[in-house]
Amino acid sequence: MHVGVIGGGSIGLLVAAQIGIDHKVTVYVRRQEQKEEINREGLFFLPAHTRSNVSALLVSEIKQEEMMFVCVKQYHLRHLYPYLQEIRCPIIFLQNGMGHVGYILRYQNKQTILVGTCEHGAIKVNDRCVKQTGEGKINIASVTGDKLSLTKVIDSFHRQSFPIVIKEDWYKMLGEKLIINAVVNPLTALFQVKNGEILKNPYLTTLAKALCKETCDVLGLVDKDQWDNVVRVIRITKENESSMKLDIMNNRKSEIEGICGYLLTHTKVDTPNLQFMYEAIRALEHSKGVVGK
Ligand SMILES: NC(=O)C1=CN([C@@H]2O[C@H](COP(=O)(O)OP(=O)(O)OC[C@H]3O[C@@H](n4cnc5c(N)ncnc54)[C@H](OP(=O)(O)O)[C@@H]3O)[C@@H](O)[C@H]2O)C=CC1
Ligand SMILES: CC(C)(CO)C(=O)C(=O)O
Repeated sequence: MHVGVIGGGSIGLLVAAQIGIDHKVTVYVRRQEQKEEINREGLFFLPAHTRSNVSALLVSEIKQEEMMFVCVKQYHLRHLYPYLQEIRCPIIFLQNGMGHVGYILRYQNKQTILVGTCEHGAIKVNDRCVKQTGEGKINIASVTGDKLSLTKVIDSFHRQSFPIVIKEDWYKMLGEKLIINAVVNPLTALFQVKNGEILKNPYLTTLAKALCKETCDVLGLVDKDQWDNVVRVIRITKENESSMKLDIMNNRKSEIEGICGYLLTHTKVDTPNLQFMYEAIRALEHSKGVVGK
């Protein structure tokens, strides 16, 4: 199958390397030098030390594919809408957060849209090399359009070493991941600790429980079930540096807007801990010269 992957960052390169084993993959990037490097050297995948023959094009050169993965951060998406509207194949959006779904439906109302959550950990080593840091799975659910695309995704891409799981309810699927990100990401970024520290330090555990409860209240999900899920994920990823911690550490814009920002604009109940975390991360970004929402 001809598969496109938009975004040559950690997750985009991971997906391209994995799917490139069996399919003809084109990675769509925004920098000429990344395009040239991938086309010249191929894509390296660690820790397996394998090389895939994926090709690269600029996103402005987008062509018709049979399936398109979108692996940019949520705040990158608005720059892509003009290109995405030209795409006729099913599009799979792999972003943390939830705010993007409203925008996608507004702009992509004629296409088959799937959304996914990624439980793998990955770090881009350089423009043509990615390291998988955690093995998980990708969950996918249908938002609009042809539901048969879900079966096509499983039949074409699911492998034991790269599992893909279909979920019935996209809102619940994204909501459950949003709770994990609203609890783990700001706390680890603010206190600059690994994920596991949240369960080791009783004061951080208290804050995490409060954030989990407030997020569940906003999303209408059951706090007890979701806290158990947060604890499960923290245990699995205890050695991880969360993506928000890394963003703050490396003076990059974080996804706080799409995580806590989204929750704060979708609530009528009091959420003082979420509000505090939102302001605290924005303050860190501000002090590092990161501007804009
Ligand atoms: N990394 C991880 O382990 C995990 C990530 N996620 C989620 O996956 C999503 C992607 O994250 P991640 O891969 O880590 O992010 P990265 O920052 O590593 O990658 C984003 C990529 O998007 C590219 N990009 C931005 N704008 C455009 C554009 N207009 N056209 C083409 N490419 C563009 C960037 O290009 P450039 O290099 O030129 O800036 C960059 O390579 C996020 O929502 C994240 O939360 C979820 C679970 C785990
Ligand atoms: C699950 C978690 C918290 C793993 O670190 C993550 O999604 C992230 O870091 O963004």
